[in-house]
Amino acid sequence: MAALTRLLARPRSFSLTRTFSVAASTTETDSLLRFSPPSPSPSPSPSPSPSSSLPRFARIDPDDRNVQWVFLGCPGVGKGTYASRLSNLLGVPHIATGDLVRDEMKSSGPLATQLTEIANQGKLVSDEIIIDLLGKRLEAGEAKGELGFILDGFPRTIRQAEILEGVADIDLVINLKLREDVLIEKCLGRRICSQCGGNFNIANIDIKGGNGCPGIYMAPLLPPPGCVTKLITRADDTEEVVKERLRIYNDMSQPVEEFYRGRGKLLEFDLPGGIPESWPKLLQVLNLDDHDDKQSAAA
Ligand SMILES: Nc1ncnc2c1ncn2[C@@H]1O[C@H](COP(=O)(O)OP(=O)(O)O)[C@@H](O)[C@H]1O
Repeated sequence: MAALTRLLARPRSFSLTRTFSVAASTTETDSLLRFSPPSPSPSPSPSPSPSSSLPRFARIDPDDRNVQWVFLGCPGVGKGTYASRLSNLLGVPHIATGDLVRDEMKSSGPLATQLTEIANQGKLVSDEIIIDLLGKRLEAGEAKGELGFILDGFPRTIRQAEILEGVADIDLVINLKLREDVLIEKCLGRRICSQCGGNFNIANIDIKGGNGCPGIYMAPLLPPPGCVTKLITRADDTEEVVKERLRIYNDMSQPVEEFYRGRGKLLEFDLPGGIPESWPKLLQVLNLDDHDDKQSAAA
């Protein structure tokens, strides 16, 4: 477990100050980004003592490392899309606990049936199981020399957040936001290519503004011809299950936003539209540059 420990315990080498000072001086992005200053008296909870089934984490002396970021946001908001783009840009792994759960569901392991039942109802897997899956993934990564991470879908409960806080210096928590009707449409439009694993979305969202509310346009992300006949829908992307996932998010995961807000780590980002509108704005508020993206746009 020392390997996991070392990965989790490295210092905050990424310049959080720079990020936020840029965001604060960028008027154009003010409406998109709301950096939540720490509450006047953050009340750090005592670290919970994880049950014996949880990996034993401990802090060790800091060392150089890459970013340790977390993506929060409701189902369908696009955590996977933006976490994956940032992971390519920053050279750190994108670790989505939903993917870890789905991998386990596909395996013939002892948890497969139980996890399938839980996830297909839109419920959360127990903290013990998810931390065990994440611990194994981080250990495997560290053995390969990974030096940071972008977590997507973790933490989702206060207990998970407290356990993570007890073992890692999370630099930044990006909270992606979208209105609920759009979230539901986006979840229902999600498709995956059963052959290449590519993620697509057939929803064409075009909501006109009015009554003081801005409109929003999100073009569909259509698959290439080779994937069209191989598209599948996630079993938990039905309207009933999506609504249950949103309800659970509001109950269990929204308090996690408050947890990080109180620690001054939360960066609120209201998505202004689809990827072409949102990605450059996100880079701007993070003070990052995507040369490849610029080159392909100019081509
Ligand atoms: N941190 C977590 N804690 C508990 N359950 C999780 C966690 N991450 C993923 N899961 C399980 O995996 C399912 C799929 O996760 P994910 O792909 O992140 O879904 P979503 O699209 O709702 O964000 C969840 O509904 C839940 O059952």
